Amino acid sequence: MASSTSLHEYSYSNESAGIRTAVLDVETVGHNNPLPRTTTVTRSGPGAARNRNRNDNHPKLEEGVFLTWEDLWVTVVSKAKNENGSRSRSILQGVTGYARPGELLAIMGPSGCGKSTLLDALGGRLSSNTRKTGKILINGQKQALAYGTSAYVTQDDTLITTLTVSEAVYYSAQLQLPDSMAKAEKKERAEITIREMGLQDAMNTRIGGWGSKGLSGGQKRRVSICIELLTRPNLLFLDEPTSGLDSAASYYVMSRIANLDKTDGIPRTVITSIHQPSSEVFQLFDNLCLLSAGRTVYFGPASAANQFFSLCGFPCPTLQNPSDHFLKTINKDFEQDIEQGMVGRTPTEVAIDTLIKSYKASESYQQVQRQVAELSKQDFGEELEKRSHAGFLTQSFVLTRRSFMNMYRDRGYYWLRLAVYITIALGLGSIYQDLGHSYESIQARGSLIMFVSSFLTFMAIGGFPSFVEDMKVFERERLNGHYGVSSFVFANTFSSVPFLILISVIPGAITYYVAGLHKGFEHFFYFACVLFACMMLVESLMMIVASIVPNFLMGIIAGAGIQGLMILCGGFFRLPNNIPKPMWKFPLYYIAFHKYAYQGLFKNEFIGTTFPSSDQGGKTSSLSGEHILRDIWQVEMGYSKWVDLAILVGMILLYRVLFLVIIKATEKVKIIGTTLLAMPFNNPSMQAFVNPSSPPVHGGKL
Ligand SMILES: Nc1ncnc2c1ncn2[C@@H]1O[C@H](COP(=O)(O)OP(=O)(O)OP(=O)(O)O)[C@@H](O)[C@H]1O
Repeated sequence: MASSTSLHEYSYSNESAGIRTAVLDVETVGHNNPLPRTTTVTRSGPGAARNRNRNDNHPKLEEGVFLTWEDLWVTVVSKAKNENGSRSRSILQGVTGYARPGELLAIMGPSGCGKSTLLDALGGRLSSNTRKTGKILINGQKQALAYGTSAYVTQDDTLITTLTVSEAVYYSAQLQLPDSMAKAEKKERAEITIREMGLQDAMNTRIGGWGSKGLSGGQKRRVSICIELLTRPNLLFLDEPTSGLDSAASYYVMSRIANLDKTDGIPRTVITSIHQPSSEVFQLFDNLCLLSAGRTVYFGPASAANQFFSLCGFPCPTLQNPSDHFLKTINKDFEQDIEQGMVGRTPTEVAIDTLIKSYKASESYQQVQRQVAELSKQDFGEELEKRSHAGFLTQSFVLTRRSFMNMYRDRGYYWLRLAVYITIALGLGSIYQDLGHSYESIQARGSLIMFVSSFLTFMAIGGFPSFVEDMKVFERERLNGHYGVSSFVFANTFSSVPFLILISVIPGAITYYVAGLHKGFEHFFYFACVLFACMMLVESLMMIVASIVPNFLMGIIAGAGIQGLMILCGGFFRLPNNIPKPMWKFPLYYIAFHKYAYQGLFKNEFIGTTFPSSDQGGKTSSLSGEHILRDIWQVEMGYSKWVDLAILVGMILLYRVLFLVIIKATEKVKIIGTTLLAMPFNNPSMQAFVNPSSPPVHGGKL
């Protein structure tokens, strides 16, 4: 295959409404079928029709979002060295491009070439182990994409599996659309969006997940898109929106996205990564960014890409989908045999190099540079506007209802736990049945109280997998600015209250009355309140863990470890006066909520009662409950059991505030961390140091 084509001029212009023309001026060297020096390709079809009335050379600068990126490098630093002896790997290597309002930019390339990374870099979502250099401007300004200024459909569908399609979209509409919008209007917007994505027949189908089949993969994908389209965002990122869709569905979904401006006349900037577009879908793209191993193979009008490949010596065979041809030409993942004389380079690697060199030599490349420079110079004056949302109260109320609905429908969230708690309560009741007031019952009451306040509450840890799922949904929605952190924490706190009351009252009553603990409703009420407070505390603790360690196994181990230490130092296994001081008593004994639970429940059980003392030499005397508390259990008697309960309630508030602070702080740390970590890499010489494979100078601006 000829590989020595050089491309000297490559440009495009609009000739007339609806038809875009690419003009190429090339000189081919050593090609078997030399192309004419000037070739013209015309584009028609859905994409061209969409472009009517758009002046590409003079875009309406006052409308929509202009995004430019220049010499963008993204590097990951790993602990292990690679074969070059370097710890860093460049995922994106000096990528430059732009996205304009009213245009659909498609990012294509083989799997692992850096499509999602480019989207993440542009959307401000790179993970913390990556380093970014280069200049990304939004409307000519260096500004962060604040929560709620853009929408991003991620590659994974993180949805609440128990909701139906219409519920998921309508709840989202209530959260995202402003309070000033009438409920009926929000409902209508949700329905229109569902229909736009062709989901009208699945409106009442539950999304479904593990163990409960609901929507298909492609339908879930469309629900994710629906949710992000509700506010008609001005800047929209989509990571493989058509994966799992058949070709007809892909076309309809992409054409709805491409024609979003038809609904209100506001031009949208849409950037999407996509794997296998059909030729019809391909025609919807305005611009195409073709990547191979993080390098740009082509950036320019999608309609001219075919011509570019032909001119470089890789013409698309007749009747073959151009996008299939592009990807096949630049995918080297499955190339096994190295041709003789290639000295380690496969034919595809040679082809990729040819395409990259040709692109860099083309007028199209120059045009991208000019366009980026022009847009970078523009002063658009204002920062990107945040979308207006529902207020705190509406968001808190809607989130609480949604979360309650999820807990109610998910049998594993609380119902299974309630059944297990009832079973254990029956077990406890039968083992401790009718304790009576013998001397031995003192120890039995103590161990029963310890079991209830430690083990029964410890079991709340079983909800952790659900908490992790909740955090995933929160993270997706938060990153897209659907609601505030405070609303989430509020909803997360209050939605579980009815279930925890059920668990405290039913199994609590079985245990309490079958064992025959201190008679009187006030005593049972206190017992149930402490059980409720302890479970609330364990759940609060596990939510904090889930926000720091979003991994089932690690989170459960961490949560169990923390609770294990608290139980150990709570004052039962080792009496308070005997706990070694520096580390265990101060501070762990005072921090452990088990201390207050044990002491409150002991006071509740023993104060006002009497027990016979052990029979010593045939004489029996009686022991007062107060004496037992002071001398046997070493309970602090200076304050009432209600103070212990109040401390537990205070701890719940503290844990919840801590949860909120940690989420907010993590967000801040991520932003500051990414900025700080990127700093040394702004220096071009530093870049060359961390990335020996990079060219000596590539700008390195940020
Ligand atoms: N945070 C990260 N840490 C380590 N490696 C990463 C990170 N992000 C991306 N990579 C690596 O960078 C490469 C490109 O990843 P990316 O997800 O951008 O590819 P992609 O083109 O979107 O792939 P696909 O089409 O399969 O989704 C992959 O090899 C991936 O493992």
